Amino acid sequence: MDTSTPSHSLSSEYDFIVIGGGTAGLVVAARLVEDPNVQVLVVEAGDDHSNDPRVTIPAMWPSLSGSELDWKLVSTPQENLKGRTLKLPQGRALGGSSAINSEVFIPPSAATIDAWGKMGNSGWDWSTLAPYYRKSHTLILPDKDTCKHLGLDWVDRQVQGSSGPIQVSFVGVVQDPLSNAWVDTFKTLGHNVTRDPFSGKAMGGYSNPSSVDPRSKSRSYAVSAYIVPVRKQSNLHVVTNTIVKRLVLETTNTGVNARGVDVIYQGKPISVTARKEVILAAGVFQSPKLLELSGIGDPGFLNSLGIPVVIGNSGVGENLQDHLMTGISFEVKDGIVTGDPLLRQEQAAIQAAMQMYTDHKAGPFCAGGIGSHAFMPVVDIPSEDGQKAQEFLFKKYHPKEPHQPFYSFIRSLLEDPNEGSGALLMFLAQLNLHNDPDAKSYLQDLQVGNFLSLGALQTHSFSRGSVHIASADATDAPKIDSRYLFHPLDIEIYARHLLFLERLAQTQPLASFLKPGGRRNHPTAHIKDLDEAKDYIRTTAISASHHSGTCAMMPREKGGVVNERLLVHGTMNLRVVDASIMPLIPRGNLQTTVYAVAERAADIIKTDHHLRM
Ligand SMILES: Cc1cc2nc3c(=O)[nH]c(=O)nc-3n(C[C@H](O)[C@H](O)[C@H](O)COP(=O)(O)OP(=O)(O)OC[C@H]3O[C@@H](n4cnc5c(N)ncnc54)[C@H](O)[C@@H]3O)c2cc1C
Repeated sequence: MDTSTPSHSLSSEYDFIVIGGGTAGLVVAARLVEDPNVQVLVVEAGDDHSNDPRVTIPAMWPSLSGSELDWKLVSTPQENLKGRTLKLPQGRALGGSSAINSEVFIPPSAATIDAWGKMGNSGWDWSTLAPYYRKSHTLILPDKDTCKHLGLDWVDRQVQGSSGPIQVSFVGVVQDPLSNAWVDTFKTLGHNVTRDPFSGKAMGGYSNPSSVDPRSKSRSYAVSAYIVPVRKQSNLHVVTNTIVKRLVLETTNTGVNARGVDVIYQGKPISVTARKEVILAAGVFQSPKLLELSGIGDPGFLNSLGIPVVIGNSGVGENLQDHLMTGISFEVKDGIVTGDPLLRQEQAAIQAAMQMYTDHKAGPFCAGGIGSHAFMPVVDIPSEDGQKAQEFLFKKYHPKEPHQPFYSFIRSLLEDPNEGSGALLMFLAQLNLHNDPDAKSYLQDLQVGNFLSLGALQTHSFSRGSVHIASADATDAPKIDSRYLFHPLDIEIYARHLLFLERLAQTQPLASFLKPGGRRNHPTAHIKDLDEAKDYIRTTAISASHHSGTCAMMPREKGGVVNERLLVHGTMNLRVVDASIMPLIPRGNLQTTVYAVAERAADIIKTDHHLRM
């Protein structure tokens, strides 16, 4: 895509240059061009796939990881995952990761966002960010029968968005008994959802929404929601297949001035000037990469690569956080319909599903990834024995620096039974999470039969990883060491959530759908105790693709990279607005928070430049 300018060529100057036409970048660009007096350039490395059915059809997301829409980044071998190298998908397309994600639309807890403020970010807490969650989306409820089937009596219109660009709906249907069984099973366990998750205070199991437009039954994402409505405006110029190689920085008496960017445009290197600001939205791995390539980072490290230091800040690329994810696939009883034939790419199933989708906008292609979700504490923690066990673990594994600054926040979240440390989910097909580095995607090596998968994620880990450039060459992939499970408390907590999946599978009514003695996804997927749970996690867990934190919003002396106005410390006009600014990872999936932060970033920038709001 190349919008706006008749000549289709880049101008030499714009007011704002947004690096990365991904989730956050497109939100900020679309909001800035609401002021007709500013000229905005968005530079995106990937292509425009907004007419690609793999992007628009909600159920096709598994085919995108590992495709040309993915940067295909990998972790270093992970010591605590038996030396495995994990694939870390990131969208390389207009819309970024919002073009390839699995559309789950889940808010964080208020306590996590309040913790951002307590980490030194004045003006950031749940009360100030919550309006931006609402601003970014519109929730559309299904008909009465479907609402009843999915147990949607918790929906609170006051906390949900009603006029925002991202269209949000529930993908469960009355024909599918399992989504109803999920809700009822949590009721059996006394863990049904306590209130609307968008209140920031919910716990328990519920039917979660997805970023799927219920009218067109298509993915609602940064392109369709934010850019399509403004793409013809003459003050917006979006270029795709164009890579930013470096920021052009100038040191002045009052701080570092971001003058523009060096890009490769149509195969040629050129520089473009920003009259007001450069806005980094290249994502959690590439925003810190561009800072380091441009001389903002740890001085010793930059010197070792021959990069002149512009601003010394050893926090750049540190504080990497993610959610690990694993699960167990259980064979279902004969006659229960699941998505397995589609995942196995059986031609008859694909043709039938495609026909239902194109003719009636119905059937399995309408559903995104996950429609059944739960926020849970470690279930035995509220008991007296559980309390003792938790206290013992906290004493035994009290962390040493550098984890100390986050420890008390995370510990307080874990100790609060209204917060929890685990997210559980149900996926109506088998999941092949035993992904060796050569495996293509979730679609490889799937077995015959029909399954449902129960998954568990650890929401707040004590471990922190890092991402740094591998060389001064902008085309080299960064070196990503997620350091999963580096802190020993993490596996203790995560194993308890995984073990709970076995109990969930034995609880009615979910249990009645599973084949007694049925197959599972892996010979070791029968978890009887904590040791087996730990081993299974180390063997199978993969990234949930929720990376965050590598340009953290925090004071510089605490390891921060941007301040509370999202300006890179030491600069006057260089901001970061994407998932990398989150100092503490949200407990759920990330996209709601990326949209909310970007909406707020746009307001901050407009205020600072006196633009039309
Ligand atoms: C496979 C997958 C599944 C996910 N599932 C979910 C889910 O179901 N629910 C949920 O809430 N979250 C999910 N997420 C997470 C969520 O989508 C991301 O956290 C979020 O989209 C990140 O937004 P961002 O703006 O930080 O980065 P991105 O959206 O990734 O945007 C960064 C953009 O910058 C571009 N770029 C990078 N470097 C350069 C350069 N040098 N020059 C020009 N352009 C550049 C990239 O191509 C990309 O378009 C998933 C993520 C992935 C990858």
